[in-house]
Amino acid sequence: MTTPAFPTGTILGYPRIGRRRELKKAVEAFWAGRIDAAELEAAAAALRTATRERLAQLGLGRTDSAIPESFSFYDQVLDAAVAVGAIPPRFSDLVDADGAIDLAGYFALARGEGDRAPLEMTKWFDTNYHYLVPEIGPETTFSLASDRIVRQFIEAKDAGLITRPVLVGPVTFLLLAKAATGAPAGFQPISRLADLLPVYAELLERLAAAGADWVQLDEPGLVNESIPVGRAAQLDALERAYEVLGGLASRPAIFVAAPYGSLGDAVDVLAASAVEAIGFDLVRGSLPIGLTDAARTALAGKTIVAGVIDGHNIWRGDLAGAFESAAAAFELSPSVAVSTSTSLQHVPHDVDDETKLGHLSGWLAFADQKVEQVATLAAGLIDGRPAIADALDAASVALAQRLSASGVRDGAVRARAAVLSDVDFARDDYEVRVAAQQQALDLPPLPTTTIGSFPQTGEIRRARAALGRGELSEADYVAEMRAEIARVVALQEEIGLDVLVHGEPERNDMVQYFAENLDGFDVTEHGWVQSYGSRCTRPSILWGDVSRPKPITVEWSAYTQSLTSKPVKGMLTGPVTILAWSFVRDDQPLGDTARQVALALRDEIADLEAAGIAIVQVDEPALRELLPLERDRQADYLDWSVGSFRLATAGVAAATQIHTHLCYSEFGVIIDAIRGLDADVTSIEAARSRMEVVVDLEASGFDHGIGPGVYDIHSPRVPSVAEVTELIERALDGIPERQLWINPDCGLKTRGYDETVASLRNMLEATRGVRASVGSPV
Ligand SMILES: Nc1nc2c(c(=O)[nH]1)N[C@@H](CNc1ccc(C(=O)N[C@@H](CCC(=O)N[C@@H](CCC(=O)N[C@@H](CCC(=O)O)C(=O)O)C(=O)O)C(=O)O)cc1)CN2
Ligand code: MET
Ligand SMILES: [Zn+2]
Repeated sequence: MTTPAFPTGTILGYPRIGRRRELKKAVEAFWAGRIDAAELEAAAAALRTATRERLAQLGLGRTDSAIPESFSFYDQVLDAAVAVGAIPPRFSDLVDADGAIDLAGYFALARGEGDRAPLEMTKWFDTNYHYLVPEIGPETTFSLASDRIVRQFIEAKDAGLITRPVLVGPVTFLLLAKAATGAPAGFQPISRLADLLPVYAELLERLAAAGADWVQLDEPGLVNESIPVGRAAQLDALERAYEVLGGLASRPAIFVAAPYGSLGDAVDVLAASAVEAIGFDLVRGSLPIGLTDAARTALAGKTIVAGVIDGHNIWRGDLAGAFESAAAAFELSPSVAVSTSTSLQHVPHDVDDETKLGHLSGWLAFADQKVEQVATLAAGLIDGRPAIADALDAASVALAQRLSASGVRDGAVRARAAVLSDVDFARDDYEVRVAAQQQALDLPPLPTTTIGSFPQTGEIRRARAALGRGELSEADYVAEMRAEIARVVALQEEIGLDVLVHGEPERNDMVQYFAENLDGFDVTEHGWVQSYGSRCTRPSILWGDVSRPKPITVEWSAYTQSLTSKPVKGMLTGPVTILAWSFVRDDQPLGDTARQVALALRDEIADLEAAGIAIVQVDEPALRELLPLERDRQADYLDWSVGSFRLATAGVAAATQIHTHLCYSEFGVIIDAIRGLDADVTSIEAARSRMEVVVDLEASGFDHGIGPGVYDIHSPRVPSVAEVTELIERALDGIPERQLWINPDCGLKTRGYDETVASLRNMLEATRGVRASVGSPV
């Protein structure tokens, strides 16, 4: 087989949600029954067509496989599961005679249906994207159940474009899967590789028959040291997988991409395989070092795809440096291409859609600008550096301007951060705090609370949109939000919760809201990025030193407390999460930036305390997400991340109770961090894994307050009293009663009111039952 040339410039993937969230709107309309499957398919096809045309126009070639075919209705891992027929048995009635599943069935896997729980959802590497976890057992049968990707390739071809289909690779698919319920202890999905490969083989053959020159198989699983499969087994799987796929008589040329880190010793395995191109993440990772002679020789016969344009961040950046990095790959092979470090699915579409960023615009590159950067660097690889010198110089000038712009360095902020000492990070001893808080709060055993947000209704969002358009006055907006808060307080009192919240109606997002109220940030109008499924966020841009011009949440919380005699929790987002879910300056260590945010929050907490708020929750759901994948970088991370939380919270009196909340965390991985936070009460996600965390908790000897979630808020299902009771009892098996709090898994903002009220009522009824049975006052 003669290998078709790899495009000199490409991207690993492109946002799928649409410039104006067209896909989100169509998918949600389908869920609501406002459009049917054919209409949804048509909307998706229109979006794909527009995307391909846009990418061609921005400089990717029309017929050289440079345009990736990376669309998904919900998630690329779910797509892979559905393509290979890995449908968990509880959904088997949704599968037709050919093993295929329709769109409604596809979404049922993602969102659950009736009593059937959805696939678990978890974080995708070190990003704020979430994927669905395939369930693989000894009995899973694999077959080519969906040829969607082939049809999409043909759809493009019919429009005159030869695109490059993108699939989650077979090794990563299995490494990211979990053992199906009922699988024997110790079963590892990767043990099913030999049965899975024929399906990938069939898919590759189908793509070749349809005319695909190249296929991209994403294997980021190989860069992740925290995957619970031994490295030798990972490498063995990699070798076998590409032996089989590489050896196919009829297939497209194979491009294996390894975003989110370094391939490490997997390079040798891929070098020895028949794959034609290997993609390196040269932003988070590096080119291979210490190669054997054999690997060096083998690599010289492949295309090295240099991922030099950052797929995580939105800075225009150092384009000249990126060009140097790409050119350095010529040391490995005469065939070098430039690409993005990861898919561009983590960045918004287009800076040119923004009208309010002022001088910031010139410092930024969203997906479309990154595609242009790739095209520029590719031209440089072909025609030589002088041909692109102007573009490289322009980027360098913009970068220099950014680093020296006013607001980037604020003397007062820096002076304050420079004089911190140990006392600023330490609270009173825990025992002293427990006594003072008991006296101040007088809570019952197994206190009940929620995580903060109540449903964000259409009315709330519409009011905020009207405020933004100037159709609603600030005063009317505040009055509407206060009315909502009063409703939420009355509801919680009626249900019987012990610690109340205001419900966060005034927040568009738990990070963006703070970014809008802090100096050093800017926010976008259209900079939407998919977080999971149809849910999106507009990550803020943290470009300068951070400070708090005035109190942010104090009036809202004080108003809420004025409505009730029960304690109201103040509600803040912690420094690590504010950083993790924003686009953050890259000109200083993250820890320095976190400290600035922490100091702003510290002032906010002091103001809340002075306003009579006795409990303050500081959410850190992203604590786990920023944890570096490489073990040797973890200690330093934990040091600054935990330190920033303590700096934010340690200023309060012993009687003020500090809560924190984490979700999407494998608890075992970050128990030391949680201990380090020294929060009086920590709520964590636990219901979806049916209180598995209790084992880790018990083993760890954790002795502060802890609220493992007793019901899953990610699905509209209402848990029964019996189910909640069982989870509370399970929690009590490992956690002493005096430590245990009762709360849902996470905030309620994505839920509707009906299911929320029913679920909370059941949570309270279950709690009362357990209190009675353990002999506590009801
Ligand atoms: N940043 C962030 N990351 C996170 C989370 C989080 O809460 N925030 N939670 C975890 C799970 N991820 C999530 C991400 C997004 C959402 C979410 O609910 N997103 C909303 C948008 C939230 C928002 O920004 N809302 C704005 C804008 C809402 C909007 O779409 N307005 C309409 C107009 C109003 C209408 O007609 O409905 C419009 O602009 O067109 C507001 O309320 O002001 C959505 O996709 O629908 C939930 C969870 C992990 N990562
Ligand atoms: C993703 S964690 C969410 C925490 C926030 N306080 C809420 O309840 O929505
Ligand atoms: Zn949460």
